[in-house]
Amino acid sequence: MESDHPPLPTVLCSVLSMKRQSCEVTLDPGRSLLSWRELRPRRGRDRSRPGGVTVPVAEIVSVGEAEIDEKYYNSMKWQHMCKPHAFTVRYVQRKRKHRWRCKEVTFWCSDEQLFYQWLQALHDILEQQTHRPKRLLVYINPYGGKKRGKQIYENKVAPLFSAAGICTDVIVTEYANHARDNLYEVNVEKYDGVVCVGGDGMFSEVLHGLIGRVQKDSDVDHNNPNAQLSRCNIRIGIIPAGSTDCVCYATIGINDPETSALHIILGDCQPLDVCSVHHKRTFLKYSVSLLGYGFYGDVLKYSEKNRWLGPARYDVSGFKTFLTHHCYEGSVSFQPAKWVLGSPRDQIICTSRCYICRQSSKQLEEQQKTQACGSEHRDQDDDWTTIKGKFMAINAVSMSCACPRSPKGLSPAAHLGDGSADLILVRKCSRLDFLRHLIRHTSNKDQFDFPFVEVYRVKNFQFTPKHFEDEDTESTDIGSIGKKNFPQICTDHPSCGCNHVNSIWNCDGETVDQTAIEMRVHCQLIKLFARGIENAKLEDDVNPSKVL
Ligand SMILES: CCCCCCCCCCCCC/C=C/[C@@H](O)[C@H](COP(=O)(O)O)NC(=O)CCCCCCCCCCCCCCC
Ligand SMILES: Nc1ncnc2c1ncn2[C@@H]1O[C@H](COP(=O)(O)OP(=O)(O)O)[C@@H](O)[C@H]1O
Ligand SMILES: [Ca+2]
Repeated sequence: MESDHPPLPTVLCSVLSMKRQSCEVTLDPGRSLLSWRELRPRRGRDRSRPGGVTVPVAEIVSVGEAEIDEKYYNSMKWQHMCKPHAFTVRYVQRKRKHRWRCKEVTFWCSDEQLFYQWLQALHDILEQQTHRPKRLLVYINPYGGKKRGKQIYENKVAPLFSAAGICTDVIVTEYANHARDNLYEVNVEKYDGVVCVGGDGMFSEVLHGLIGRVQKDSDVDHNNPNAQLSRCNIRIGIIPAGSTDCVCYATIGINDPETSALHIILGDCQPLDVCSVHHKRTFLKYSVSLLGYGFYGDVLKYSEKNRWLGPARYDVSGFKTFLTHHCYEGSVSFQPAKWVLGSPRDQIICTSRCYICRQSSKQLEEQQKTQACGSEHRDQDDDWTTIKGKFMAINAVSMSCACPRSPKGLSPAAHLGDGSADLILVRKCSRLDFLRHLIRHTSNKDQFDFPFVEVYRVKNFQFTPKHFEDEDTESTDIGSIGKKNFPQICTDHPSCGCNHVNSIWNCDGETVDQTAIEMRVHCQLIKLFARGIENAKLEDDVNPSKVL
């Protein structure tokens, strides 16, 4: 009887030499594994690595003819040979704290035929990794972070891309928004991905360029806050070279350029939620990390004046903002994200191939389908919760916002692709209490466990500062622009020091011009060259473990 399955590819197994030792090297196409072990292990070696080395094909960076350095070549006394029959395999090696390094090993073959057989077999199997990018468009911000973007790309990233056979078009930006504007003009179809070298601000530029371009091409009106945005299928890679690098850190686990380059080369794919921010019916910005009013808005405002300080500007400004201790009055309304599996304080963190993200996005899709069919009434106007008060900070985050300053982030259990954002409200509190709340971002203690902190998992929210509400009810003829910056008097306690102008919104490190805004989450609108936080113990679909 004929089998429906194609014949299993044959296993290639040869004795090759590695560092002058005989090695049994096996390529198993069925299991997609390359492995090798020394045949007569040197003393001491056999005990530490009895099983040899096994590398999944998915983690091979490149395979090529070996470049033999002259000293080694001479020492082998093989000068008479015109060409060494040796090939080099580069592969990913995992280090501590999610850091990856590119390791290489060179195998020598006894004859030319065996050499070509191995090279061909390895090339063939790598060709099957069709999700890997072949052509990338790279934008470098030469002024981000410590101004080392260009150097980082040239020294740490470009050699890896070239070894992996990736073609690149590189643009070093000449002004702010150069990358964003350029993305409206270039033929993006030509590329398998866009890479940005810089911080969250640079990523935000690329994000705006790509999302904007896709909406334009598909005739979606981005000024409509309820528009169903078209997804971007072209992936974005981030080479961290900025001040906070939170998008990179929270999606890869570390802000390390070489690690990011390797994730790009392997063709990783991580879907990511994006929030749109509107004022009435005008589009303002997209956000993927922090949309913050009050404390983080003020930190940004003061830090912009000290850009020359580099990444330290945020600490200086954070200290100053902490000392000024302002609170802002207004009203926050939101709708909960009912489809999500998790909740902000369940301590279940988002990991690679996250179960919560997959299930939640599936449930959201089903909910949207039933609503579109009209079989269920639309929940446009019900289930709104409104909270009025005085706030030290209003933060909306659609991912954890983990970064080197706060390795677990602003909302440790937020999910990258569940279609929701965590809305954190820090009400007026004493300076000491606010400090206690801030310090908890640097340890494993729960930063939400305070009577003045609330957190909700939402699908959208609106914020209206106090003066805007008054304006709406009083309906004066003073234009909103003129009124926007009027000092706001704390109504309950005239002597409490709350009499200052509004804060501003910090949207992924960029300021927003309006204070009255509405935000909505768009589930998995974009994709990154990342895989989320890897942790073997957490990758169990059935029983996602707790880590915090
Ligand atoms: C006492 C120590 C308290 C440490 C609290 C740390 C909380 C850090 C949370 C960071 C969230 C980051 C969210 C990401 C935002 C970025 O998109 C965005 C843009 O990044 P880019 O410049 O790379 O383009 N970055 C930012 O807006 C910067 C936010 C950084 C905030 C730093 C706040 C430091 C606070 C220091 C308070 C010191 C009080 C000392 C009292 C004795
Ligand atoms: N060539 C350039 N000159 C000036 N500003 C630029 C240039 N390229 C990008 N930018 C802007 O620099 C800002 C900060 O960039 P980013 O890479 O995030 O650095 P950082 O993390 O230090 O803030 C972004 O708003 C971006 O639009
Ligand atoms: Ca989310």
